[in-house]
Amino acid sequence: MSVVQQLVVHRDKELMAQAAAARLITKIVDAQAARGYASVVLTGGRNGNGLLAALAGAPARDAIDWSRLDLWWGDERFLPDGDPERNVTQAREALLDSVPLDPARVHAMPASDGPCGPDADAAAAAYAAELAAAAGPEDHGPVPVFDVLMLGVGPDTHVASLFPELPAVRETERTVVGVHGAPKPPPVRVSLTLPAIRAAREVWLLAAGEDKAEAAAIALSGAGEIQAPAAGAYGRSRTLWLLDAAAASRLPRALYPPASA
Ligand SMILES: O=C1O[C@H](COP(=O)(O)O)[C@@H](O)[C@H](O)[C@H]1O
Repeated sequence: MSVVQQLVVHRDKELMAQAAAARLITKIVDAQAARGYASVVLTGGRNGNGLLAALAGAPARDAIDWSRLDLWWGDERFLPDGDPERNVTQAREALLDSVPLDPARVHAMPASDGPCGPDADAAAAAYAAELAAAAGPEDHGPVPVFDVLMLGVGPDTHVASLFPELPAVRETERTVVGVHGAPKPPPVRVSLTLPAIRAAREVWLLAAGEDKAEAAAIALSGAGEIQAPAAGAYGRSRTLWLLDAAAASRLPRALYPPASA
């Protein structure tokens, strides 16, 4: 399958976060106008949290009907509820605690001290069941067709908690899996799989900073998804890479020509 990956390169990571937040507001408002609600999958990590903080500071955030927004997560660090390293804890701090969301529409992944107990595989199965219950006949699959699914790209090309060469990135059936032995702490995580990610209408990959330059160059140069999971993340209608100039600095010239002198 040939995937068209669109690129937008911003001057720096602050501008990237603000522009991505503005883009997200528009997407949510448009989806709510068209269907009455919107669904977004959040990412953890520096760039994802930067976007949420920018959204929190954007006056246009009030254009969103927060009570008609479903939030899901692409992955979670499998830690106790409220742990500062959990992606949901960081998202709450950056944005969620300051907007009038419907708590029933905030679908955090289970914590390691939650009802599933300290078993990441059971937590993954529970989240898969929650996704399946939310999917309607119009979704034609085991997960809702998310309006936007965001993914921070790690310096090793990981997205969500799909790390190069680990079993999770090879998963073709399940929508959510437990991840064991992640090279980035914590080692135990829960993650959407590539098939679940690909159910989204739009997938946005966020990469800012010099430490993401190599990963962006590899993933955008035709690498395989097992070696470079970011290369396997694409949406049904659109796959958008949002970068800053530092993260774009090693892209092939054909993709991102240097500014002419
Ligand atoms: O651990 C994680 O890392 C990735 C990338 O994070 P970054 O700080 O390098 O931008 C993130 O996308 C993922 O959600 C998170 O669990």
